[in-house]
Amino acid sequence: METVSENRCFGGVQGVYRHKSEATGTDMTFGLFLPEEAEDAPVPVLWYLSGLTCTHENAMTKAGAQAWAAEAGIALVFPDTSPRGEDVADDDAYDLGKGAGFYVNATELPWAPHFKMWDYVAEELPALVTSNFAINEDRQSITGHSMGGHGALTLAMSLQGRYRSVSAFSPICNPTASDWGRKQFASYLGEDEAKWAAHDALLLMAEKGLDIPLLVDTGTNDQFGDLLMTEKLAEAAVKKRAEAAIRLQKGYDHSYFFVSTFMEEHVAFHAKALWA
Ligand SMILES: N[C@@H](CCC(=O)N[C@@H](CSC=O)C(=O)NCC(=O)O)C(=O)O
Repeated sequence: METVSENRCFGGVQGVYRHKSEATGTDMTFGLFLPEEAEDAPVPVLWYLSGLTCTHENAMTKAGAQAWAAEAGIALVFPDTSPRGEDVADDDAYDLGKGAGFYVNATELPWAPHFKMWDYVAEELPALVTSNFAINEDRQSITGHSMGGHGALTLAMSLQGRYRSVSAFSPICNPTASDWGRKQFASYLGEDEAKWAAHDALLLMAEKGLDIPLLVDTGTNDQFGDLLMTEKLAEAAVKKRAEAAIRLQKGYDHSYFFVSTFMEEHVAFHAKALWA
């Protein structure tokens, strides 16, 4: 693993690291914020999965999470959203290919050789960060934005027991019924829609429910609101008696101005579960 950069940040260190990924068969870059407390002992960790068009850098520089994570004494991991490189397949559209891995393992060509983002964020990167940094693997929580909110929700519902809490900013809640989902799942997973269900938060909630606290915020002026289907997730969560706060925030859109506004509350929500 190579250190790309390390900067002092709110008393801790904001690092960027690059490593060879077995999952994707490419070099992968991620951001990791370690609070000051990590100098003495392993600290809890909050995963942040980013949305379409993002690299590891967008949330790291725009979400304003480090100040709150430093206050709470927790680490933050910012993975990339797809494999990168000249030999990695891509598409002209911003919502397929590079920057749009959707946190699934592609089975279809031309995507299958490198687009293994589920394995990367669920297995490979957690193993890498917990073995190389002062991170307590028994205290993990997860959040994300939009496509990354979809990833956070599906990881939390599929890997029950891994995370202590889950939250999302404007998540894609029902991708099998959305233009942010159907095209991508058909491309990455094939036309058999039965194989898509494992990556749909609404369907997972209806089937399995959720045994950890959930917080979702979505803006009422979200320009992509029709693609997100927040209300359907709320209905399913109520039916399953999930411990969920699913909130519509008046006047906010889909941008990082919205994410950064509510970041303090999300970090505090996770810190409560991570330190319990
Ligand atoms: N380029 C597209 C919209 C892209 C966009 O809004 N991306 C969001 C995530 S959307 C869902 O996953 C984002 O986080 N962008 C990066 C940022 O720094 O804001 C278009 O123009 O329609």
